Amino acid sequence: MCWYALADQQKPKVTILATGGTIAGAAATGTQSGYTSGAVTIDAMLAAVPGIDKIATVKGEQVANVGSQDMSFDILLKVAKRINAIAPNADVNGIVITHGTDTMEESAYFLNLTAKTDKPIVMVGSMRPSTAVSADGPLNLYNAVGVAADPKAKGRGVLVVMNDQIHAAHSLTKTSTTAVETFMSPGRGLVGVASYGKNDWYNSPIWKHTTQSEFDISNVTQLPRVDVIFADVDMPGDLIDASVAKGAKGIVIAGVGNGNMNKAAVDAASRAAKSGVIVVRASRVPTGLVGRNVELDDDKLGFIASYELNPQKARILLALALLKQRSLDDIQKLYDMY
Ligand SMILES: NC(=O)C[C@H](N)C(=O)O
Repeated sequence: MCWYALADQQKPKVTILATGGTIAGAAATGTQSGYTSGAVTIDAMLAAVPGIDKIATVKGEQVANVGSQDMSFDILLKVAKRINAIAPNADVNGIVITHGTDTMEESAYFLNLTAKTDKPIVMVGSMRPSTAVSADGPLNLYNAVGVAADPKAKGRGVLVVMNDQIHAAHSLTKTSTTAVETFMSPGRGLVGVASYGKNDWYNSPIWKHTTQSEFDISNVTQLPRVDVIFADVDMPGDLIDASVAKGAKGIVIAGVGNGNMNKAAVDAASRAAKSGVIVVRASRVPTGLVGRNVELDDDKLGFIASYELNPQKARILLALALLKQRSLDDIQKLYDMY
């Protein structure tokens, strides 16, 4: 199908929910590396993308305007609720969310578990601010709208479109602090590629998401506290004690290797587990999975293995899981399914 031949009434309708990020960032000149995130509105961003109105009828809503380092559960709950409110409307064929890249992966994963629609939901950001020479935001936004308008994007959960690539929320991770090709999906590969509004599809995510997800945030206003603690050489176990003392209901260890940690940390984590805090072992290593009972005896220690989820996504799943009472077995099963 040639997108450019679409008459107005045939054009897919895409709503953009804008939250900020570098894609909405601005600097005083086109060649400086310092800039302010979340400084440009969605209307100004759309005005910088020539031809976007040829592939879809696009409407923008400003939900927030923050750098994604300041993304919060408050804003994410607002975005998820807004998606769930507008997705059933006949004049919404797809939804795009503009977002900073720093925490894009966990926000994508959160929305993947809490949005209740089969319609395409596509997140997009940029690595260069809107004022930069060769800003990457306008083409990323064009491609994101092209994916959100594509019926083949339906039912694949939340997707992230950056640098011509289509990633699944479960698998993508940020790998470079500054490069435009920062996102990769190391374990599972790309869902597809996007090129000037046309897409090639390779894969569908195998994990439960959106309409099959059991997580319902319609009445949720706050998430339980879950902390991520980074494991390294000679780490002090009292970091874990401090997290418990501060009221964490769950702790994710960004473990060494296969989700491991030194004896001081294992002792503190098993104390935490005995007191009812849920301890999940993830890994600070970017590829491979954390298996159950491999180097540590999870059955005996009362720990959960994160399998393929990195620490930041393991935290999102645990925070949602802890919205209701569940057994350790049931929580472990969630890491298998989601
Ligand atoms: N490239 C970016 O978007 C980085 C920015 N700090 C953000 O996440 O909002």
